[in-house]
Amino acid sequence: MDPSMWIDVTSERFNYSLNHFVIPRHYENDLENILIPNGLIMDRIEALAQLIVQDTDGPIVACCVLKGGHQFFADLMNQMKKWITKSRKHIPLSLEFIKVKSYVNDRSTGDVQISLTEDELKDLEGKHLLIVEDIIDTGNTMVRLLKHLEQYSPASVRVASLLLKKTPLSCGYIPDYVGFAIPDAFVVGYALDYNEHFRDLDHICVINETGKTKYAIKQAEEK
Ligand SMILES: O=P(O)(O)OC[C@H]1O[C@H](OP(=O)(O)OP(=O)(O)O)[C@H](O)[C@@H]1O
Ligand code: HPA
Repeated sequence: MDPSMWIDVTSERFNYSLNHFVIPRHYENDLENILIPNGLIMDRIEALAQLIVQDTDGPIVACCVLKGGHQFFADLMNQMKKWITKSRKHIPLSLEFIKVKSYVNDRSTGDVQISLTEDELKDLEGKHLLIVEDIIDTGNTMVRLLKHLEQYSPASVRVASLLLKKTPLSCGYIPDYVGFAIPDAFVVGYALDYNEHFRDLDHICVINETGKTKYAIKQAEEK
């Protein structure tokens, strides 16, 4: 996707005060600011769904990348169903779920664990895949996942990611569809987590140092 097509929230003005929106009490002290309020996420997903449907002419297997991608996947599928019906195109959607894990605290361990059975992977042969992911940060997870899926000869693969982080650690991978370009900060909410916390927060927020410390996992070399 061309950068002119996504919303860039890297500038200072995308920094909503926590007082201006509703935040669960249990996270009040753990967040720096709100980067993308839930309403804006939902409006952007509607536009992405319309674009994806415009670019599609037949059946798709939509693959949700768990866990972080589940909320975006659910909301994107709802919007895509709406736009498929409106467009009167023949686009049957089937759903697949892939679990991928590499982060501990705010860092990738570099060890990308992909959980898909051999039978599930064989089923992807000849299909048009839409991979749905919450965030491309370094890009390593997506590059690894795409390489893994390629071996099973899908007819085509497109990737939709809600967020694309602008970070010097990026491997340069750019997905086909992007919701927002975000600054180089660790974000949580809308199913994105920090050690499994904050998935139950509706807005996408920047975690603060208190939050990072409170929910940190001690790693082997730090013990
Ligand atoms: O571009 P990268 O630097 O590789 O990071 C992006 C990946 O990291 C997160 O997954 P995580 O390992 O935290 O698992 P989760 O989805 O279960 O939270 C996120 O959901 C992406 O899959
Ligand atoms: O900024 C992030 N937040 C949550 N999960 C992530 N996985 C990679 N980057 C991030």
